[in-house]
Amino acid sequence: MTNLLQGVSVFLVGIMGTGKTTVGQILAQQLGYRFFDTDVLIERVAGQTINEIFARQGEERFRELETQVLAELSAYTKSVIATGGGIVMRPINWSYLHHGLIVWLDAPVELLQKRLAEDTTRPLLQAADRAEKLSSLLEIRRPLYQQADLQIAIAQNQTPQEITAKLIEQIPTVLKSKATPLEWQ
Ligand SMILES: Nc1ncnc2c1ncn2[C@@H]1O[C@H](COP(=O)(O)OP(=O)(O)OP(=O)(O)O)[C@@H](O)[C@H]1O
Ligand SMILES: O=C(O)C1=C[C@@H](O)[C@@H](O)[C@H](O)C1
Ligand SMILES: [Mg+2]
Repeated sequence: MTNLLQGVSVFLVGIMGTGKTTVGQILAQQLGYRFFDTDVLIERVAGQTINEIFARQGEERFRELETQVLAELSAYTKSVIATGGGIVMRPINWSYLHHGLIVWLDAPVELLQKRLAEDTTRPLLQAADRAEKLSSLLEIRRPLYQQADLQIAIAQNQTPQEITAKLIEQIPTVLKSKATPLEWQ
């Protein structure tokens, strides 16, 4: 599979809680790729949690850091990169995402809501009605996620291993519909 991808990186996109971080780690292991998570790197660069960055410097500063981290990662090959849910919002980020294969993990709001019911680490979810917030974010972002190279629909009770297997199974088909990996760069 690594051969098939010819070292091209995989970027996982999707709304909060779809499992980009969880699936990304397994995928990287199976491809023999390195794993990176933009949210983790942003916290490291800033020396603050995402909640702290949002509270002290605002969302715009977080988005600047996100673009900076993504720009650096886009130069890497043989990597799986779990991105933050809002990375698709800045047009400049797409020029970096297109350095690799972009995979959208698409899960229904009811599932996300269940998974993130107790979460305190995602500032955009500290709203009174989480389901409503997730639905409105998804409505705005869906047309952007749809620009990914591959959509993986996630159903209730699918394990991260099953989702990873489904994703890997789809790679040959999506590669056939693309130009050669060199042309993606
Ligand atoms: N297939 C799955 N089955 C059950 N629980 C899952 C699955 N995938 C992820 N989870 C759980 O859902 C929560 C959110 O997953 P994860 O952090 O991987 O999402 P994410 O897409 O990276 O979110 P974010 O965009 O906020 O970084 C975690 O608690 C994780 O353990
Ligand atoms: O959906 C979003 O905008 C976010 C998702 C998380 O991954 C983090 O990047 C942050 O909490 C913002
Ligand atoms: Mg994540």
